Amino acid sequence: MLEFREVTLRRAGRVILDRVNLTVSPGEHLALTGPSGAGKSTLLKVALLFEPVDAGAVLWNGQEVTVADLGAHRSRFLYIGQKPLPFEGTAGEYLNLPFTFAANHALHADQVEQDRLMEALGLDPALKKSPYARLSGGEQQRLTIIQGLQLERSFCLLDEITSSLDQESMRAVVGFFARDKARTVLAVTHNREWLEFGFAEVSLESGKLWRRE
Ligand SMILES: Nc1ncnc2c1ncn2[C@@H]1O[C@H](COP(=O)(O)OP(=O)(O)OP(=O)(O)O)[C@@H](O)[C@H]1O
Repeated sequence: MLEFREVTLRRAGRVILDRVNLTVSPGEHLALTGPSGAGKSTLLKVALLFEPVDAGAVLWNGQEVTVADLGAHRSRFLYIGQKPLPFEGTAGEYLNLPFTFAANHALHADQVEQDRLMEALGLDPALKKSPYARLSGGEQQRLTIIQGLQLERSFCLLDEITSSLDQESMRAVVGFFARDKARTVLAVTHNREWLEFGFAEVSLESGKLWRRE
């Protein structure tokens, strides 16, 4: 269980987060909405302790997360941003990339699972042979989502991951996460589709966080 407790964050003389309280329980699906510049992405960075806070704390299962817990804490989360990084190689090599990192040495790529995820997100598995750089922004974005999903981290922090997708692809992605009851999801979005798929709305405005029931 992730908790933001009385989190206050000021930057450049402005209060971005003003005594924000939020608890995200296992299996919950939350859409974090709010105007541009409200601090939504910043809140995700705070969850991972990439942004230091001026007051308050981030807790995991009731315990404050400290710098000493950083590695273990960050390994609980799958973070996906809205812009895939450049990559030279095929789409298949891009999907296998995380398994080349020492941190994931205990994990192995499962080609059958990769194909299943590609089909679920509206991608033809034959795309794996294509050079990644030649794919569309929307295809690269969905491959980035699949790349992360393979790591089997159960808490997803998603930052506007559907912003470059057309309606059909976006519905495939949102529907996938909505059906996935094993994962906990906190998704920053400007897109009301997440709410239509059953995500509960938490909204950030003028530093204050509201949970809409
Ligand atoms: N390190 C920093 N120094 C100065 N200002 C910062 C810093 N980090 C964030 N900000 C400011 O905090 C505000 C919140 O930014 P953030 O990216 O979290 O907003 P957002 O709600 O995710 O916006 P969008 O919907 O446009 O992506 C912005 O005005 C940003 O410029």
